[in-house]
Amino acid sequence: MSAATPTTLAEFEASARQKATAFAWSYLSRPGEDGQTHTDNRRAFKRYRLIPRNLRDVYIRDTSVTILGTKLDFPVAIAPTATHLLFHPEAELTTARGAASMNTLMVLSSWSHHSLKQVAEAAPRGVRWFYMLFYRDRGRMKRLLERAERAGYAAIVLTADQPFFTFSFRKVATTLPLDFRFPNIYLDDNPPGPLGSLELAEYFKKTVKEAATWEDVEWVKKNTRLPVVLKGILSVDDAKMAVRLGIDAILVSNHGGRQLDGVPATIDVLPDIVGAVGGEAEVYLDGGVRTGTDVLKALALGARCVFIGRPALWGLAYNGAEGVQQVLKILKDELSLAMARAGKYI
Ligand SMILES: Cc1cc2nc3c(=O)[nH]c(=O)nc-3n(C[C@H](O)[C@H](O)[C@H](O)COP(=O)(O)O)c2cc1C
Ligand SMILES: CCCCCCC(=O)C(=O)O
Repeated sequence: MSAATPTTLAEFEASARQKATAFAWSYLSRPGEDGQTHTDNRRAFKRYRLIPRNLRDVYIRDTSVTILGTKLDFPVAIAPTATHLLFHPEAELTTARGAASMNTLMVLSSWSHHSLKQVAEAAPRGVRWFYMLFYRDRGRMKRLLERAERAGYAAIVLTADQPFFTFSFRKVATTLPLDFRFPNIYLDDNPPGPLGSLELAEYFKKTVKEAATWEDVEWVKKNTRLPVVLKGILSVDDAKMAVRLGIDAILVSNHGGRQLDGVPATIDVLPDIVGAVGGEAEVYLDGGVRTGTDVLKALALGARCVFIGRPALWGLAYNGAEGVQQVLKILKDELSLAMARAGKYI
């Protein structure tokens, strides 16, 4: 490892900033409104304290975890994030290779430059879930669910906290600086115009269903054989509703502070949600996870696994698949050491 290689996620953030374009960096870093929730996600982790149990035999530690029936080497996975092409020329193919090299999971965003199949073929041994948008046409949703199943995706992720996109469709269609494609949105359609065209903005508006409801979630659950994960839950009542609908897992998330500003830090609401779910669904967390002790705290408070959003993109921007691998490895090694020092959760 060269002296310049970052050794913490904070160093990765600083190094990635040097490499990413100004447009990519501002998109990645953007918090919602004042950034209150974004800041809280990090600060909240630092309010919790770990009480170690010492002099236990912690020489050998097992960081592995099984989520929705799939074993991962450690409980840190990659959350769905849009437009990896902004950060690396091989976009999601590269991220998938990085995740697979660490035997962990990547959630592919619908806003990806590569199709479900291309990403699966790029890292055939990797584990993948698919974050699916809601569409006005249920036939389109059905086709997408079938494609995800056929391409070997192991779960469908639905995002509950984004009734409207922060980017207007017009802005997406007119400001992305590269030759973006969105094959998992276009499906068999020919995009009605190039990026930059108002026709494309209109197409997004007509095709994607904003302001989805529980009824849409229920429809997805009934129309796929895959487990369904509901991402963006912060309230006990919504968690209970998800359980009533038979949702397989809940990802406690505030979208990395990019949606409604002023909502609580995810780690603060996690214990109540774990309590309310009562083992009826798996519970995960994302938002502000940056160190091994953050991971340990989330596990101690009941999360089965955590997800990272921005840090994976820092790795991608800094050094492609190897960068993603390095970011994941830092978290794995820090977690393993924290487990030893805590003498617990092994
Ligand atoms: C650049 C970027 C793009 C994102 N795109 C999506 C997306 O397409 N779908 C989604 O459900 N969440 C999306 N998210 C939210 C992440 O899945 C995740 O909830 C969040 O990044 C976790 O917080 P962290 O960045 O502090 O780790 C995005 C986040 C970022 C930073
Ligand atoms: C280029 C389309 C971006 C869609 C929104 C992705 C997202 O969820 C985000 O937080 O950004």
